[in-house]
Amino acid sequence: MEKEESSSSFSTGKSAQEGALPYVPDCYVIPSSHRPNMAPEAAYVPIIDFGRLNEGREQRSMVIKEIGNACSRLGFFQIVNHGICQSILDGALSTAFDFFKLPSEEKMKFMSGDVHRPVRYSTSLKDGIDEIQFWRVILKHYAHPLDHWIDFWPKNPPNYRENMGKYCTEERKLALELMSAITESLGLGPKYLVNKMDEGMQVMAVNCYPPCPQPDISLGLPPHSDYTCLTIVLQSSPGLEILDTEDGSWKMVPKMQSSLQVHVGDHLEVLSNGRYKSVVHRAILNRGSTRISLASLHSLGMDEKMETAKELVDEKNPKGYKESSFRDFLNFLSKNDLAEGKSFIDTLKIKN
Ligand SMILES: O=C(O)CCC(=O)C(=O)O
Ligand SMILES: [Fe+2]
Repeated sequence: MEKEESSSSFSTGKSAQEGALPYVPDCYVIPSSHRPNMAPEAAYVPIIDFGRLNEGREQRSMVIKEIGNACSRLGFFQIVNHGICQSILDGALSTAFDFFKLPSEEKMKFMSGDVHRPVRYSTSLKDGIDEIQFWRVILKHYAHPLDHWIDFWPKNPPNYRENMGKYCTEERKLALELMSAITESLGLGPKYLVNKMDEGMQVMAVNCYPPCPQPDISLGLPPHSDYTCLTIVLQSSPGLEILDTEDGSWKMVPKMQSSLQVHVGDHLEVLSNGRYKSVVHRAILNRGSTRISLASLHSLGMDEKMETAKELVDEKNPKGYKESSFRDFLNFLSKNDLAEGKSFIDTLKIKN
């Protein structure tokens, strides 16, 4: 991508407010101890063949075990044979690229600093009021129930609603199947959360990281865990890093054709009473090309409290977490800056 195109395509709120020439956000310069390694080690990522879930009881129980191991040891894994066809994955990524290439005025229609808005475009985690600008632009929108939200989504590019709608629908089906497998892996049975997940929220975070002139001193997205039950990530190119809790180093998540990355979120940590830990991750940048990631965030309904499963509480494992809802997270986000290391899950932990 040429420089001029990238800067005009990724103009932020500031440029419009100030009437300035095309503007690229300031780098978020991070302390040297947290700067990215430009040649990171690859993370070990378990690959789970999802198709085997429906290939009889024996195969299913093996896959459930693999999922349980990945969740308890690492908090993430990748799935292949997930049933979403390549044209739907490609269609979602390409319409996302096209959205960010639109003229600023078109994107600014969705600009908002209010984290409670169901559709919003922003240039940092809390937007607008932040002093720190991240090297990221984002379009976030609710996606379930689709017919309720789709009319609020961008009309441009013209195929946005169709392509992203198809992708969100498929993602959600997958997320529900995954949650069933996960509750089964916890010994709670496949139906444990089905009704609540049916009524649940799906938020699509469409992240765009333009080429960055100084990727060695910047970050696209600071370290955080997702508030969700689970998150499914599709990336156009590598850039997602996972914190290795064993040695404290950052490891790069490899991008495999057609596979989807699954993250344990904070609410799953709560449900499992800490057996599964939400995974801390971040996004790094590169000089050469724009990177897009689609993070599909799945949780219970807006005001439905996620509680620790009582089946997983006993004398040896006392209840370790307070209950909370998606709205509680949004209220936390509106008052706290994740970039300063504030973490939602820390506010839920009960000191036993
Ligand atoms: O860009 C990525 O790969 C990660 C995105 C992410 O973590 C998020 O949107 O929560
Ligand atoms: Fe995330």
